[in-house]
Amino acid sequence: MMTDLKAIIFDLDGTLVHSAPDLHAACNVMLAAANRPPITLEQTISFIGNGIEKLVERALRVTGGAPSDIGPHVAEMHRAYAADLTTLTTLFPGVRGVLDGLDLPMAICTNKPETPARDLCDALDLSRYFDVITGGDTTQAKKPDALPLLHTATMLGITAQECLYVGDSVTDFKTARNADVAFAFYTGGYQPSPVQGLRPDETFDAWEGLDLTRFASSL
Ligand SMILES: O=C(O)COP(=O)(O)O
Ligand SMILES: [Mg+2]
Repeated sequence: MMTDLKAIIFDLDGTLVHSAPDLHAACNVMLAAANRPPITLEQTISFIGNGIEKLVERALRVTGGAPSDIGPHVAEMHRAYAADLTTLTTLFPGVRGVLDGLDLPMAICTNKPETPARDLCDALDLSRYFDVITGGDTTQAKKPDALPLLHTATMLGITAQECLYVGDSVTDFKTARNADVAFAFYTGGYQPSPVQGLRPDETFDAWEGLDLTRFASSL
């Protein structure tokens, strides 16, 4: 059965914004405070997508091991990231043109905590496009659980079958599948190489001139 596209929900990091350079800088402030060596931008990119706690845990693991209580390191990461949230962060080329051209309700569903997600969107003049912004701490679960995406759809007043989720990672793909939401895969983000068995409904590698509403046939 074909349903009408009523809204588009986007992932944030690696999909709309190239936020890894600021996450990388904050991560290295956190590591320095823990007397650990810095990690590279590429390592940071490979650690993004499952929330800030996972990023901290993975960074600690590769620099000497993650202690059982990473709470203080997560707190340091939050502090360092909040201090420089958008200094090095940019929109992927063409994103603003696509958002400007869409005449549909839009939302963000990210694993970044809600406060930095909102602050980042404010700082980059993105908030005005989105009716709903949910983060990794908005519901009881993080992506790839279906809950955050379904919650986002509910906040928009639509069903899972009426929206398209746009993301850059396997986590986003699994989230969409778990929530029974059509998925458009942006391959210019943080997923380093094609993943075997990943069959998104739609795939695109550049934002310029993209008409996401043509993906409505996947619904
Ligand atoms: O891992 C994070 O903190 C955020 O990543 P996401 O915006 O791609 O969900
Ligand atoms: Mg992402």
